[in-house]
Amino acid sequence: MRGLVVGAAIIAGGRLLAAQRAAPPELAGGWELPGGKVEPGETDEEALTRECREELGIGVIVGRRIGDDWPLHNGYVMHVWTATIAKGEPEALEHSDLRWLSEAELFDVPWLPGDLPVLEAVRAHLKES
Ligand SMILES: Nc1nc2c([nH]c(=O)n2[C@H]2C[C@H](O)[C@@H](COP(=O)(O)OP(=O)(O)OP(=O)(O)O)O2)c(=O)[nH]1
Repeated sequence: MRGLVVGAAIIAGGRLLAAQRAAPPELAGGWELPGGKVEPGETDEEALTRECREELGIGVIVGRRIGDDWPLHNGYVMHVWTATIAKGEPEALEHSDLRWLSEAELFDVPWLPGDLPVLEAVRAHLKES
């Protein structure tokens, strides 16, 4: 089975939370959706809430799935879900930096290549929010 990664499109006030990877060296500096690998026995929602707690120190409410299986560079596929913050303020506990991007700023950061089509789909959700 291919590995599964979950990504959170955390939206607040019409902006999307983007996170800059600190590691590994070949990905460091690239921007991504908070998230990570789904562990055996976990649902997408459980993995997303765990990763948001570990990486950002926040509690989230998982919302709607965006798109289907998004292929990534490493043979993994990513499931993307909208999320809203239920508790706390995001802190870069494992990332180098965080930014809240408006729709106009969405492509101002160098996203990991696999995220570019995802961002096009996220854009529609930003418009609605
Ligand atoms: N979280 C996340 N990972 C992404 C995105 N886009 C993308 O290509 N990836 C890739 C980067 C990594 O190779 C992989 C996610 O692995 P990860 O290192 O974040 O997973 P993890 O937190 O579970 O960490 P680890 O236990 O493997 O160290 O998916 C994205 O938007 N969000």
